[in-house]
Amino acid sequence: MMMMKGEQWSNLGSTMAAIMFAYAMFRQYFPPQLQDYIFRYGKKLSNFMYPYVHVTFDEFIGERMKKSEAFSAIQNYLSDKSSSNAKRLKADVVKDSQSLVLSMDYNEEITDEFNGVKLWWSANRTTPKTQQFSFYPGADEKRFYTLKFHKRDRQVITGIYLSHVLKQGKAIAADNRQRKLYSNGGGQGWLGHRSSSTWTHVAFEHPATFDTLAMDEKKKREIKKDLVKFSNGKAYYAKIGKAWKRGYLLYGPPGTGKSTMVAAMANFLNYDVYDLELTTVKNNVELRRLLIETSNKSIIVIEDIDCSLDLTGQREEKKKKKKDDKNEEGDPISAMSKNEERKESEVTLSGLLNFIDGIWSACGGERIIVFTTNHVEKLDPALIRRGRMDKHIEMSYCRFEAFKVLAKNYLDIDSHPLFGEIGNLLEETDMTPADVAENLMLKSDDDDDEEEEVETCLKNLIEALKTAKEEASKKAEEDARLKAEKEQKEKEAAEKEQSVKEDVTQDAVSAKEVKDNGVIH
Ligand SMILES: Nc1ncnc2c1ncn2[C@@H]1O[C@H](COP(=O)(O)OP(=O)(O)OP(=O)(O)O)[C@@H](O)[C@H]1O
Ligand SMILES: [Mg+2]
Repeated sequence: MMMMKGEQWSNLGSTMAAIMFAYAMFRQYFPPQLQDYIFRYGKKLSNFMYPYVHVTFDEFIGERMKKSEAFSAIQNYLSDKSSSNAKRLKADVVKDSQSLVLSMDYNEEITDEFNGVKLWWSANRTTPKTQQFSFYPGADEKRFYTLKFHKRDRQVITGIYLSHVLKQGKAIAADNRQRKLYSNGGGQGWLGHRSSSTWTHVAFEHPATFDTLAMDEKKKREIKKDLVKFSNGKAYYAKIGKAWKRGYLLYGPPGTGKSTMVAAMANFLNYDVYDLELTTVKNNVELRRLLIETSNKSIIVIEDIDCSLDLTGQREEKKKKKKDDKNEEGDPISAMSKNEERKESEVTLSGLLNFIDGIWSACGGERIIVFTTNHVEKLDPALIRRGRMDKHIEMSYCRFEAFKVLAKNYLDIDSHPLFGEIGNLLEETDMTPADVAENLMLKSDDDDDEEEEVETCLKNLIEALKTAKEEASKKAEEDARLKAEKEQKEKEAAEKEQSVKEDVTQDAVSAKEVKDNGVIH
């Protein structure tokens, strides 16, 4: 910095004194009206000379002091910029007290650029001059952001920049938000009663992703593509006049990764998960209420749908009931008791179908419905027809391709001399990814003998596969033997029946001859 000499100091002092003297004269000799007039025009003149526009965004708006969405969006947008731009930052805790977010400190200014236009943001706060007692620290403090830009850029800023900030801010909020896992079984109602008709939630922290999911790569890519298309499909669904939702049916034996797939889907799309326990839902009305309460961007999952409801034989049962009712038309008491029984019957297939494609199911939007089952063949075809369950995904036994994903996840290896043998065995043996994964868990944390441990794991897996193969072939032999035995028994029974029939016919012929001729041969 340049140093001022003694002479310069004395010049500055006399200039200041002259200004102060002129101001005092102005206040003393000019009438107040004239002073006002001069001030007003002075301000206008300075506004004319000052080329910047300032826009303020308050934290709370309206008479009811509602938190401004724009303020929150700007806060998120700037927190991203300020952690790399601003010199003074303040740290806030977000995400359920788990991580820190840095944002610019008060009176700090950061510069942003958009389409070649430069602009400045600052965070500000004002505290009222009169100190009032408040239970909440900072409750009467007013926080706001100020945006400054050149007046020639007004069009760009108000036209596209601000909506860009809001959009970005909301997207950052969605990324930062702690996702939730909701469940309806045995929660607490708001009066403290146990209730299954309300959702309770915990933080959703399942670590599964599509990268850790062991399944055919091609199938995985196809599912991811389908999910992306769905989540970007708002306009498309509106155009074709369909509610913005999609049904997935995941089927396969236990331990093939159906539940893991749901978690991977939720993590991939950044959606909440609603785990709907149908057996605790009293009736269709309650089911409808629960579903209306679900939020957008969510996956509603009903696990083991075949066990949740008697959906399978229901249609036949209904038909049978109708028949019974017809037979009982003349018996009103019996018909009434049948009706009562039906009322008690919990959620029905038609209730569930309404949930999937009833008019009200379109409230909101952007929802994925997932059913999982071990027995797809048991489900009523109406429940899983395309259009309701749009995509049927078979989760199958672990083959080599899926094994490679597990080996990478569990043992951190891409290849190994034992892979060839494992590959062959996996093609011949049905083992679930859950069982394969169990064999790939390292038993110790010791880094020194990790290589040895990896080999032990793989060898154990080979042993397990061989045992499974032997057991499967033994079972197949046993099944074949039982089948042959059954067939033999059936054949013998049929032969016996035939010979009895022949005997009876022969006896009848003989009796007729005796009757006709009175002769005994
Ligand atoms: N495809 C897979 N990829 C990665 N891990 C898997 C896979 N399948 C199963 N696992 C592992 O096995 C465990 C059980 O899997 P999961 O619960 O997803 O099976 P499921 O198909 O839902 O079984 P169930 O029919 O019994 O509900 C998971 O914790 C996971 O670690
Ligand atoms: Mg499961």
